[in-house]
Amino acid sequence: MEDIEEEENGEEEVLGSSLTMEKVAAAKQFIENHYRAQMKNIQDRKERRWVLERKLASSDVPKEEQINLIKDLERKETEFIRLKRHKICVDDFELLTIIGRGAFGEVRLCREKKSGNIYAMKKLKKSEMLKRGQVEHVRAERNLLAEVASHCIVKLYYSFQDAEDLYLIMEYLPGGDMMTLLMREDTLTENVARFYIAQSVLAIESIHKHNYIHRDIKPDNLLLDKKGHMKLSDFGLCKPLDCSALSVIPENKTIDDENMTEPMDIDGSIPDADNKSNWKSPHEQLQHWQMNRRKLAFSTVGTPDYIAPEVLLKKGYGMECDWWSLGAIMYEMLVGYPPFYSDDPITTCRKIVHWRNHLRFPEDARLSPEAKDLICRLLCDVDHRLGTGGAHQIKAHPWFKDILWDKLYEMEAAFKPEVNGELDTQNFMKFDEMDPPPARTGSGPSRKMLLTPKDLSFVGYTYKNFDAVKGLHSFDLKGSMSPKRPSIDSIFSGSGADYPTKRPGEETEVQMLASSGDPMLP
Ligand SMILES: Nc1ncnc2c1ncn2[C@@H]1O[C@H](COP(=O)(O)OP(=O)(O)OP(=O)(O)O)[C@@H](O)[C@H]1O
Repeated sequence: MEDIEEEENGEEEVLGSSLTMEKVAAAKQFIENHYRAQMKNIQDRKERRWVLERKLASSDVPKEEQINLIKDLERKETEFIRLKRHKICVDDFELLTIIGRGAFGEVRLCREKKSGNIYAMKKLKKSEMLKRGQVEHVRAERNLLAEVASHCIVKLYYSFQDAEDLYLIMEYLPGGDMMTLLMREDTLTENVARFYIAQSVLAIESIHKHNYIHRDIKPDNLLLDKKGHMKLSDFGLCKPLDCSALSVIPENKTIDDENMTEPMDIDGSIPDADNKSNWKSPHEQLQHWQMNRRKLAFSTVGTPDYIAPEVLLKKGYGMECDWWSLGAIMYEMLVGYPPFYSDDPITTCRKIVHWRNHLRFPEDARLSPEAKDLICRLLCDVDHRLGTGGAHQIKAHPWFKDILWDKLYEMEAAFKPEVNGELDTQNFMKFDEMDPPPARTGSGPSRKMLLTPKDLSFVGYTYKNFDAVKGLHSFDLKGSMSPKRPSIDSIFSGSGADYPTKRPGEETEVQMLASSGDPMLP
């Protein structure tokens, strides 16, 4: 009896000490994050001042106006410090229509109560993240969005958490996603496809430049703004299927060697995995794909259709895997369904792994030879894949002959979505309110609730973007100035330049700090 008690006490001690260790580690991270964040704030502030002074120096703004603009910036900085001190929580937003649902949570339109600004709020269940080992992925998403300021990437304004959920407050892109557009249009013309594939090239290039790999690029993650320009979203929450077992099947064997079906016929008809004697025509394939598409998008495993073979095989992979995904999306845009589509995800994985036996173009798809060539040069092994040596290889492909890469985000988009007002959600599917709206708990989570081992996993999630102060206190520069005078906002967001700008040769601390962020502990 005594022995059992002693043993139990021992176990409790071990549990207690591991919890203490966890708390010590979290406290250490908190302190480190705090000081790094302080340093970063000072650096960023200096940088903003430097950018403004540089831009003013090369402009014809009169001296007096220049002084006023610098004062405006300082006032905005003060506002930003105030914003940073404010503990932001879900109660700061009015929750509106649900516009998306994923494996880990939902995305909805929301209005910031103080500023009236409209945003998209992505809410992710912490318990689901922990259960599925997605903590690192969610951190990667938050870090990438906070770090990569580019017009090709959906913009993050805030991130925060409460006891149950993580929140990302992003710009709202009302044009809908590429999946919805493709379902509506069946196929795109080569011109429209070229425009969006070219914008995707720029988006992928911009994340690669920051050493991130997306791994899960698919039409659901390509969002359109109100003008029809495309931005990449959903970073890090990839849901790879474990297909490592498929690697034991030799490459030269076809799916039928595996008692599956015959490989695709040259006319493009495709074997049906469920009914092995049935062959689907490209038209049937398209209908089938469209019927299943949404189901796949909302399922917990997601669709593997765009994932590169090396990712599925867990062989070790690099940035090239994102160019494969682009090839699969381009195929879908021009053919109507993705190249390795099958009724069940495992068969799709098999087809991807054995892509040589399954990549075919239906005759009636009528792609230009250049388009076919580009697809084949993206859907191939890593050593031969275009983009492996850098995005410039893809940009130089003849299919992009007439593309003006530097002007892509300034020119009129190839497709203009219908958007009536900032609250318009017509380009999104309708979702039911399944869960009741989150309980209103006053000014946010309590200290006790946050100090659970669960929450220690998410230390450092909070983020506030300097641009978020734009809407606060409606800092109206334009009204009070001569029409020629530029506003601070226009100076910073001018001609698509990434912000904050790095001084040549100067390594900003952003990369180093990306994994820390602002501390979020009580
Ligand atoms: N900033 C945004 N503006 C408009 N719509 C958005 C935005 N972010 C996401 N959505 C919509 O919500 C959908 C789901 O978003 P997202 O893919 O980021 O969520 P997720 O939970 O990570 O999904 P997944 O299961 O694909 O990982 C998108 O396909 C898109 O339709």
